Amino acid sequence: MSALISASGLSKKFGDKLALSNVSFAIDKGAPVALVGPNGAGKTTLFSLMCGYIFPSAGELQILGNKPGSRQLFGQLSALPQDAQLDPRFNIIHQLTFYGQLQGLSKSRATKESERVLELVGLSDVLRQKPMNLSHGMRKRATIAQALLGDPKIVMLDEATAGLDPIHAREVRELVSALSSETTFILSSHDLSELERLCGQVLHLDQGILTEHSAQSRLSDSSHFFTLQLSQSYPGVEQVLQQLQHVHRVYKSQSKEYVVEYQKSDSAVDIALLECCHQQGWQYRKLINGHTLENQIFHKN
Ligand SMILES: Nc1ncnc2c1ncn2[C@@H]1O[C@H](COP(=O)(O)OP(=O)(O)OP(=O)(O)O)[C@@H](O)[C@H]1O
Repeated sequence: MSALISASGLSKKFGDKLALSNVSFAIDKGAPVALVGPNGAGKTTLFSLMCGYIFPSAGELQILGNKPGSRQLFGQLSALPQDAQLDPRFNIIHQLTFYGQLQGLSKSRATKESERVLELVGLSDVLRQKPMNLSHGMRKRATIAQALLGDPKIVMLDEATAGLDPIHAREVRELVSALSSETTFILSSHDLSELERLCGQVLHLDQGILTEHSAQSRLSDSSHFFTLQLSQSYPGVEQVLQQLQHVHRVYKSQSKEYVVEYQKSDSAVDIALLECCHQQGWQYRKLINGHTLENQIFHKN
């Protein structure tokens, strides 16, 4: 099966600024895809290229076998910008129906379609409310419903959970996960920990250069790494852990967090780690089987 999206040698220059440099990747139908990277990494540039808002300076980009922005993609791909806002003057169903009509649906079909997507995001009870009467999380879900109008195959969400409290952010993640059997989501975020739980494929951009990571491969290597989070700072942790049998490398990944790389063996290194914490009088907060996406990306060697 051909990829939903494929990029080959894709570059984008703004004047002298190389915003994307020779980027190649393929996205297939399936689990949500994460697009991560620091400010100015090129995420919005890549989103804009996929939407056909701007054109590449070099390379090839195909969405469902077509050039971005082509007529064949109308209704197949939708994008929700980070700062997407609802109009405060009109109720939710009114607004979505309007957008449905812009997609070419009759008023009655647009209303039905709006009801369908609002039900998908759990907002059937409030469809006649104006945005100001909804919580921040509900408003976000309403904008996601807007992106789902017309049943697109690909939905791109820019910072979908930015500014949401942990409960509403979780609601949005659960929603994306629940809808992922039908729709392929591409999510951009600065928050690696939230995306690694949700996404299979991770595209990491930094200064326009792309590297790919996979949450699945992380699971298969997980037997070689543990991530130990301590509740406070203790002196000499790396040196002590380094002495444990089968451990061949320990590094501090951030304050109070250590990655322990060990050789696979029959003995339980995790038990040895916890016993060591107990003997040393260290309180641990969490022991994670594997290493986090953040550590994969920022500590490659
Ligand atoms: N229209 C433009 N003209 C000139 N430079 C641009 C333009 N758009 C983006 N850039 C530059 O290209 C680089 C990538 O920008 P982009 O907006 O794609 O990054 P980003 O990863 O989306 O950042 P953020 O997380 O801050 O939104 C930046 O250095 C930016 O200044």
